[in-house]
Amino acid sequence: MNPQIATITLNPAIDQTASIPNFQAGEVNRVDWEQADPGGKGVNVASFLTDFGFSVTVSGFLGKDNAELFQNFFSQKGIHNRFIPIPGKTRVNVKIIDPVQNQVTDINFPGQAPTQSDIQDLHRVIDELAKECDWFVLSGSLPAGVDSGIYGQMIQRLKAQDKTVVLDASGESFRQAIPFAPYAIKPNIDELQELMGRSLEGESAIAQAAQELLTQGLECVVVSMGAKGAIFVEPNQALIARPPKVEVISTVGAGDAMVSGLVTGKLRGLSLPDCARLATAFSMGALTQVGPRLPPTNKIESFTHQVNIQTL
Ligand SMILES: Nc1ncnc2c1ncn2[C@@H]1O[C@H](COP(=O)(O)OP(=O)(O)OP(=O)(O)O)[C@@H](O)[C@H]1O
Ligand SMILES: O=P(O)(O)OC[C@@]1(O)O[C@H](CO)[C@@H](O)[C@@H]1O
Repeated sequence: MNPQIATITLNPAIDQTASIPNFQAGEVNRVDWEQADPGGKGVNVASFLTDFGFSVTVSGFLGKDNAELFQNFFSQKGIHNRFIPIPGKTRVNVKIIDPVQNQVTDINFPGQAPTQSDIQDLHRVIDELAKECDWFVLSGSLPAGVDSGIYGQMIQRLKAQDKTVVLDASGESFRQAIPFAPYAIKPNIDELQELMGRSLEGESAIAQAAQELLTQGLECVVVSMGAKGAIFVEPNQALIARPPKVEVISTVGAGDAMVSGLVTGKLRGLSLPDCARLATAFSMGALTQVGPRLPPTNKIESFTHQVNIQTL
């Protein structure tokens, strides 16, 4: 099958997970076990979609000095690698998982800066990918020195070629991209509050904020809220998808899994409630593992029946 989905990760990361029971900030902590995985939001999305049977191409910037972990991962999984190699190392983000206090602490580094010429190369690669891919997922933070307008520029270029763009970003680059109206966005609640410049208390305030964004031309807004679930809003409907209680191993990548499930649902032509079920089931799958891997497809399908959908 030809690739039809591309994910773009400008700032990938090696996720260095350390399991520290009863982690205490400001104290000496001993690591119980550790694991290193290729990560960064778009890499995770590509991996989840591949686990579900899609053919996916990845691009963005990858430091040459520690690219091996990514290269091995992509070739093992059959992910098409169109990352642009840049000098130096891809950042290593530290994820401290604490099975006693049931919390995850993220330490995310700024990332390796690409040059202007690397950025031009990336635009060229994306134009090439647009010849074979219909869906583009643009995800994650920008590395040092990259202009906050870059996501907006990419969306404009891709939409001019009739591509469907899903954006999962935060901060200034996210804010500047909204007027270019990507097809869908998936902020978490903190990212949405930052974007709207106000605090959003309660489900109807969140749905209302999402509706406001739709008036700018977006077609689907998904707001993830951790264990409380996620609110899915389209022009004529709004709903909340609540996950059942699950045993959480790591929350890292739960949002990326939700993006992957949403893309899958849309590509399958599912209704919004069924997309919400599938997106939540993908997240539940991601929560049960460390690293961007999904359990088998039949397990994901069975999770969909445990998701509670309520119209707002
Ligand atoms: N503790 C939890 N229990 C049950 N479901 C959860 C939990 N945490 C996350 N989820 C599910 O995963 C979805 C996405 O999680 P979350 O809101 O944490 O995304 P995020 O902040 O974008 O995460 P990340 O940036 O790490 O990918 C939630 O909407 C929910 O369905
Ligand atoms: O610093 P960013 O780009 O916002 O987020 C990076 C990151 O936390 O996102 C993924 C989980 O969503 C991890 O694989 C990765 O470390």
